[in-house]
Amino acid sequence: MNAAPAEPVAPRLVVTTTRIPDLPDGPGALVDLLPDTAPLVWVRRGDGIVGWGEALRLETWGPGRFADAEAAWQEVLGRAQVQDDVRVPGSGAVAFGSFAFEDSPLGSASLDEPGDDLPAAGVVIVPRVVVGRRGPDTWLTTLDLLPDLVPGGSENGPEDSTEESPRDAPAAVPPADPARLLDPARRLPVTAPGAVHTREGSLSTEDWKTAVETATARIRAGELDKVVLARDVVATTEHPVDPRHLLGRLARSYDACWTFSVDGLVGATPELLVRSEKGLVTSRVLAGTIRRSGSSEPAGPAADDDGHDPALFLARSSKDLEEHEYAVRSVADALAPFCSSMNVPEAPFVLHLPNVLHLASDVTGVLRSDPAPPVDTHQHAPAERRTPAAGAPSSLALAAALHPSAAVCGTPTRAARAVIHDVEGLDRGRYAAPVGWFGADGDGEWGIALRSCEISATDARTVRLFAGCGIVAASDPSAELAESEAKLEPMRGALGA
Ligand SMILES: C=C(O[C@@H]1C=C(C(=O)O)C=C[C@H]1O)C(=O)O
Repeated sequence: MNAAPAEPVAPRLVVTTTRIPDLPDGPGALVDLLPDTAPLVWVRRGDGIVGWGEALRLETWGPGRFADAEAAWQEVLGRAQVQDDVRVPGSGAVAFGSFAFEDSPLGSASLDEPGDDLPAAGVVIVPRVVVGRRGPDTWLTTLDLLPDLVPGGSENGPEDSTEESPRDAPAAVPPADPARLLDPARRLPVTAPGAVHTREGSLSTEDWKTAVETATARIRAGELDKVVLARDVVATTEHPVDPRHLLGRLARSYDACWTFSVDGLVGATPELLVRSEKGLVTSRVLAGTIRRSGSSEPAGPAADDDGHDPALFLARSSKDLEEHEYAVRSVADALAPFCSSMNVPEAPFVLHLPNVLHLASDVTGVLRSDPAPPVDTHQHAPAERRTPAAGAPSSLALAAALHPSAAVCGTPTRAARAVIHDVEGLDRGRYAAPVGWFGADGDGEWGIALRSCEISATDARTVRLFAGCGIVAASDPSAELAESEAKLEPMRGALGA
């Protein structure tokens, strides 16, 4: 038998999680540890994970962006060597990810294949260092990439590679030194963006109101029930935007939201597309919004000038309840094939944020280990490219099945997509799409990238802010514009715009 020629193989990831006892606490504490301007963040109320450095970047394109990202991550994990002394969600091997809303952004015919100048539609980043907190547990993970050994050769391996089966040899990585990695002296100072100038984005506010009017006309004509229309605002800053400046402010002011940062996409979303943890799935569905009277007041029941309680108004608003029902249905229907049992609340609660109140429902379910094939019309990838680990689907596969929910697209999905395409005039990029993290077992959390901005990859002085609104038959364009302004407030406030 001829020996096969030595083929270079994928590098091996060596992951080590150790407990670190004296991590500072508080909503912004994890974010304050970030040393540079490419932070990876998923935090809420002081819990979560932050990461930095880039051990690996996996990019995907087109309709298969979720499945391909999952497959690439599985391949890395298949060769990873993991030592995890903490064993909670977020410890051990983790990767952060962010995906485009559309299979093909506006104006590009197809993004199925990577091209020279096509931006990736999915990115998964494996950081070099992760720091995490979950209640009393605090930890540090290092993720080191070793150039792997070529079977039968020593060229690419450690100097002393004389083993017969070098691929199985334990990798030698020096133990991490938390004191050195977390040393404040290693942190680049956080810089403020300076003066900020904002201008209208893809559509002027007048044109956007016209788009809302067109959408309501199409809804009243019976073409669809609900559509979510978004708009963008472009901010130009005096100094390059340091995401940490935004993240610290967001994490502290919007601590009920999930503050995130992945590859220039930064925000604090109140909407959790899916969390999957040990067989239990949760989705926080939002739809139906009222602006708070005076955004600087603390969260809690607020009364407007007439003495009305806006929370009560929202909870009884038939227009908002209708919007909400569509969103809950879409999530419940998308999760059902994966669950053996589900809890779908009959009535929403009111979520109080500093800028707005939302109707909210927490949908939960128990994952089946042998899910029925998902009825997922936008997954064009061959079945074998969907790679849920044995049995239950991963959190990312669930996010892919749920995206886009009626909270950010509409009902029915196809008709709503068509209206968005016809009238919105916006390339959503990664806004309103899944952003989050997953671990080695596929568990993880994926939010919907709302209340967010995208820092330009080519010029960090240019930032696009996004906000959208659910439109139903009873929607009024001016009221929707005011609602979108309220939804822009978190990012405007963080930027100082
Ligand atoms: C689309 C956004 O928000 C979504 C739309 C909502 C609504 O129309 O009431 C509420 C929450 C989100 O599901 C956004 O913030 O950009």
